[in-house]
Amino acid sequence: MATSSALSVSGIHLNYGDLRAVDGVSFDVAEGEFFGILGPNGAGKTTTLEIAEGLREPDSGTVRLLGESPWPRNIALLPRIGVQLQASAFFDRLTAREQLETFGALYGVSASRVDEVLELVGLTEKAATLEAKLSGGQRQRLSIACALVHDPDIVFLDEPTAALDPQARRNLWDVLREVQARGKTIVYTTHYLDEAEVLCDRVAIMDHGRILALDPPARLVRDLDAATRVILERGALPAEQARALPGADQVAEDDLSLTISTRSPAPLLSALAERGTLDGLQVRTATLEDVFLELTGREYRA
Ligand SMILES: Nc1ncnc2c1ncn2[C@@H]1O[C@H](COP(=O)(O)OP(=O)(O)OP(=O)(O)O)[C@@H](O)[C@H]1O
Repeated sequence: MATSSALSVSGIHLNYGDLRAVDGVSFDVAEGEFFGILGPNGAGKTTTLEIAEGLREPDSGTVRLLGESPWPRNIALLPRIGVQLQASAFFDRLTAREQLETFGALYGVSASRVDEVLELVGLTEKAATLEAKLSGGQRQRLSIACALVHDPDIVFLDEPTAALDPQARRNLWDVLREVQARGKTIVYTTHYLDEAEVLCDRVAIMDHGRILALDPPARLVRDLDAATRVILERGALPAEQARALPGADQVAEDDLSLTISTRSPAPLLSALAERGTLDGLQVRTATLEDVFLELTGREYRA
């Protein structure tokens, strides 16, 4: 990853009346980085993104986007940035290819570039299909294609995977990874913790207008220093024997399973292996959900 900064956001605030939608947010995004802003509904993700893109003026704070100020509207930046808003707007009664050609014409994009972008987002087969007849996932891919058609250096995507079924979400992950592989910087918002964990180089966890933590997902989880949970089918082992195992810190039982929390999984797992109780065993390590719980004291509800 290159080290120069594609985006630098410093101390931004924005109030809607009495509501502090963005309350002192700062972060830098490196060139080529996949940067995620993660948080529940109303956390301030969209407002932060809109300020970074230059669509909204902050009450205070500064933004440098590709070395320039995006506000007041900076025409020189437009060919270098791609923006996908939460609600996509398309032209009426055009096919997928025609939508892209129309957006591309604003930037003098060639027909071969339109084909290339259709291919990149996996819509070559649907090029002649009316936008209104695309599935939800295909429409999302088309709106990402519109943000990419002029080959920008940095692309902003606001919840591109919201409201998609699991398969369509995963297909879109592949598209986003491919966009990054082509050297683009991606700044995107999501309320899916699992997704941020697999896609992002770094994530900023936002809540109530503030960034509570910012790091690579794996580091956020590791710094939590949370227990690993080893889950057995109920009846595989009596609870009192489980408590006596090496490394077993806590043991809990419900109707279906027996859960052993441990900070030293290796001796615990070998003791279980010696007893022949590995059938159906599951091991769960901490996730970003646990990080959110630790940071906010409440369960994550997207
Ligand atoms: N134009 C507006 N006028 C007044 N309040 C607003 C406006 N836009 C957003 N808000 C409020 O500001 C807060 C932050 O909103 P924002 O859309 O930035 O959050 P978000 O994290 O993107 O949420 P979501 O995941 O639902 O899109 C919310 O409480 C929202 O209700």
